[in-house]
Amino acid sequence: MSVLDEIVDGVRADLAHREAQVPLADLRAALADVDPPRDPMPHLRAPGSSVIAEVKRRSPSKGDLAEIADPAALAAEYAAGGAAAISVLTEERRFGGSLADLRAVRAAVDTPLLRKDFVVTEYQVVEARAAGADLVLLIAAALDDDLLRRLHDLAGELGLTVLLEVHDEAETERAVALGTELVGVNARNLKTLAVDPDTFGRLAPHVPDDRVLVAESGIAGPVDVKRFVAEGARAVLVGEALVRDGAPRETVAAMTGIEA
Ligand SMILES: O=C(O)c1ccccc1NCC(=O)[C@H](O)[C@H](O)COP(=O)(O)O
Repeated sequence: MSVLDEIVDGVRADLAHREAQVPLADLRAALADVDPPRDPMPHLRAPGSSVIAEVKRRSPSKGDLAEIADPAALAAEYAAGGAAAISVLTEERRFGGSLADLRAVRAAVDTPLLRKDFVVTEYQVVEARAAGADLVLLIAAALDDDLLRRLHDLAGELGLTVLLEVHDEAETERAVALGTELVGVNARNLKTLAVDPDTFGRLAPHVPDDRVLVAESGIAGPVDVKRFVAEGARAVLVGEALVRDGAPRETVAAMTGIEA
């Protein structure tokens, strides 16, 4: 079984508990009390690089990364550094995140928030919106065409922006065919967990210019950002380098506004 399959199995088990506690109809009803979603696209389309800064405690590839006792405080640093969006990992078993983290960050910053998880059901999309997310990650490798379209459409109905993540040519073609505006190229191979920095440059030419490309994983600093901007990225998604960094605000600022 692949790492992705193992993660998704755990996600489904945890989800079953939450669905038993709060049925989908109740979750949908709760959306009436949630502020309208923020649109991240104007910031992501602005000239120069944008940063999607991630709240990430641990990962299958690296183990423990940072304690992050106060995710809201870290998010406030990211926002002060000029992050275009903040990614909050909500997967619990392998990444140490939670929906409580997402809610805490929502209460602390006005920056658009990405629910970063392994979303495989409509319930999780509604849950993202109910917890205050403005964007939701969909991973092409985890979804067949039919489910991907259904989740993509539901996100659109709820006003959520989709970040559709791809890893290879076939997934990129699916993302382009779906018409997704925001496409993330993840350099991390989900089978081996190895990061290949050449992945972005290989896949970017397959994506039309009207889409916004995000380079994801293994980005250590402004030199990497400049490389990906030169290859067509408008934004970078950065986790490890920021949570291990002693100065996340300054590092986000240093990665922002870089031109090709
Ligand atoms: O980070 C992992 O080890 C990982 C393993 C399996 C599936 C997904 C994984 N990471 C999710 C991400 O996409 C990253 O958190 C994100 O791109 C930031 O990466 P990094 O800057 O390298 O922390």
